Amino acid sequence: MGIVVGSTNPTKVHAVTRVFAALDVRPDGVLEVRGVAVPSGVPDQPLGVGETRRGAVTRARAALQQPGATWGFGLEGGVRFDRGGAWLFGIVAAARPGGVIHVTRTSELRLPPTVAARLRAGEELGPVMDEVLGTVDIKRGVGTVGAVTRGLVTRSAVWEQATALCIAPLLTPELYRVS
Ligand SMILES: O=P(O)(O)OP(=O)(O)OP(=O)(O)OC[C@H]1O[C@@H](n2cnc3c(O)ncnc32)[C@H](O)[C@@H]1O
Repeated sequence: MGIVVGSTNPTKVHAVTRVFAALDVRPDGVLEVRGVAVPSGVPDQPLGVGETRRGAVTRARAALQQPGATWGFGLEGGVRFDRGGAWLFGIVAAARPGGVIHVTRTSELRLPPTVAARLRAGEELGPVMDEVLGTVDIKRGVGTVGAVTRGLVTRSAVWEQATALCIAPLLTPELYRVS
């Protein structure tokens, strides 16, 4: 089974690895999850659900094109503006041979107002958070969610839950089959 994640971000590769390890869906006994940098086709800071979803699906399809891939995953972080604030969320897409694709949205986090204002002005969340927190590449570590929840919820944990939800129809196809 070749599981390819369309990213080298450890929070994403780790999340997909943990889901497959926990589910133990390894008919051949081998679990290999590879992270490969692929284009998302959307701006570095996707805005809104539609743009973020497109990025996730593009990454998933590109991941499935990699040699030996039987699952392609695209995980894309996005920000949306609503109710006067900015909300951080992600989309997980899983692509399988034959064109089947499943998509799930993560839970979301309200960003601090000063950060929201900078995003509205066109800045990208990662560098803004690193500047505010004095961190380096927090998006590849605990993430913004980890920083503001004192580590209770990490970025990888959020990806992990959404990845498990995303592939549920593929794990129990008998329950999802349309008769
Ligand atoms: O290497 P890739 O897969 O591109 O991972 P990424 O974290 O750079 O890219 P995403 O598409 O997941 O997220 C889009 C942008 O949103 C920002 N971002 C998303 N989640 C974040 C987090 O938890 N902390 C800081 N920045 C985050 C960051 O600036 C990203 O460039």
